[in-house]
Amino acid sequence: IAKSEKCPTSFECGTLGNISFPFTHSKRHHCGVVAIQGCDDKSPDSQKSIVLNTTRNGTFLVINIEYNTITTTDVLLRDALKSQHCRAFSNNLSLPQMPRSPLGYSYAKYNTTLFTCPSNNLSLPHSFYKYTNCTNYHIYYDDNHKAGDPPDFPWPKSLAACSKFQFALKDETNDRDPFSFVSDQNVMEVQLSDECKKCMDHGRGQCQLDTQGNFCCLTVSGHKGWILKMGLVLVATILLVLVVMVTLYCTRWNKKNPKQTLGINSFLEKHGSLQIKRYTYSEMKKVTNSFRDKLGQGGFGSVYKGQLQDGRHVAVKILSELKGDGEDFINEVASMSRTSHVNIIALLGFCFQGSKRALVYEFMPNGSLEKLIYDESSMIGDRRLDCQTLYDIAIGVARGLEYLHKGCYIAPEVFSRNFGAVSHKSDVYSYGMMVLEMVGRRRNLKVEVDASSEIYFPHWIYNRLVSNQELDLQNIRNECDNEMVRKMTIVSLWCIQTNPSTRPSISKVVEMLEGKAELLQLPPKPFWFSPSTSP
Ligand SMILES: Nc1ncnc2c1ncn2[C@@H]1O[C@H](COP(=O)(O)OP(=O)(O)OP(=O)(O)O)[C@@H](O)[C@H]1O
Repeated sequence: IAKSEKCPTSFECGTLGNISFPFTHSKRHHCGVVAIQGCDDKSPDSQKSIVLNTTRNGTFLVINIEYNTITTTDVLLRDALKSQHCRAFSNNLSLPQMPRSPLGYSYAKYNTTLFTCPSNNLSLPHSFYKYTNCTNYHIYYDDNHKAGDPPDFPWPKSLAACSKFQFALKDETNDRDPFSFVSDQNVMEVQLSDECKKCMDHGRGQCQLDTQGNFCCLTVSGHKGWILKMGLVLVATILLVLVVMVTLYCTRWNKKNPKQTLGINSFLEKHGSLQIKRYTYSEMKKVTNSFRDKLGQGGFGSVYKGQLQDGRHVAVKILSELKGDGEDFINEVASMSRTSHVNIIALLGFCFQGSKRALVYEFMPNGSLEKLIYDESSMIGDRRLDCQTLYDIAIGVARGLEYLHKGCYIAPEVFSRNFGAVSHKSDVYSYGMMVLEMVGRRRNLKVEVDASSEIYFPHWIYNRLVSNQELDLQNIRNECDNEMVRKMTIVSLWCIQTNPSTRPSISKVVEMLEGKAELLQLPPKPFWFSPSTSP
């Protein structure tokens, strides 16, 4: 291996502080994946620019560096967006191609694809938006692709004559206006190459490039290395003994102090103080009168009716499955405690004590929607669940989901490990299936006479819609009902499309439900086959 200058493990970079691999000083390109320029400028207001090996002009100021992530702002794009100039959406200002090296590569984490097209009349799926305020071209974009597109994504053929550009995205966006959702701030994550990961993991080596630009892994060897290894073994042994002692101490301490758990406290500190109350398990027992009144059973545990000291009724969900060390649970509690939306049940408190976990929700006196839509004699008080109420519920649920997907700033992967960029479209699917069941007032899979003559409701209603037949459902009593049911049906058939990218975003669902039924396009047939019941 041809030798190159040995890399320092970290370096000072002016106002950005101490920086380490995978970032490097611009004078030592061979020491990292992304090089920072201007670190030696000592003036306090100096800003750093990353050196980009790209044809794209412009200065990229570094705003923040954290672990393997760097946030930059593109000065030229910032000016164009600020002055609302359409040049912002041109090749000159699209995201730069970042350099790759044998050490790794970096990529933009939150990006979207925009198409600028000369034609106004492209036939595109429903999820595409068109922005027509630029003089020389129209801008098209697919609302489904805000989480970043794979490079080989099969875009519709009608976009072939358009130019395609990548841009960074803002967190909160107005789908209708690219000036509001395109961001001059780009968050890039560095991915290390496999050989670099191996070098750092196993050999505890240092990745760098040799003078020919080839990968090399520097490990300490020889006499010095032997002493270092012995030292490491000694330190690891001391640490192990310490960990065992601390664990033993904590177990005893937790038994004595059931309200406190070491890990949770530091976690709560990290999230700031919660707006909700923390209960002990015996308080939960008291609130629920020793779990006397069971409201129902969910996938994660049983739900009991309870009453707080101030008289308020609550629903207490006792979680049965214990997963992980509780960090996920507290993370979700912290996120949920910050949600506030008229269509989302408020979380009032929680219990986290040893292996006991519970969630305290505001009480919904009308119970589960399920009971009201499948039960023929369903009533709220003395009022039957009519078509208007079903429609209001459908819009309300969509608004609640929209708030969770976009409105409340909680990053999806923080809100729940089960939610995530991908699962937004799974939520839309579940939402569609639920609305179809509301429309049909029956489960989507209904076995008619025997198991061989089952009717898959989405099939049935889709066929009626495309052949222009009356929907003929018991919900429909007048023209107004007809309009609402048609809207709910068409929207939910869009939501249950087999291909997630064809499903609308939940914001689009709200927009479609609030618009006129005659403006809605019929979706493609959303399923290949009906799911059959298991014998
Ligand atoms: N806040 C509440 N007020 C009144 N009843 C409730 C409340 N929360 C839950 N329930 C009752 O308890 C049942 C189970 O609720 P739970 O949320 O655990 O289940 P789920 O929504 O069916 O499934 P999952 O476990 O996937 O969340 C509901 O069907 C409902 O009858």
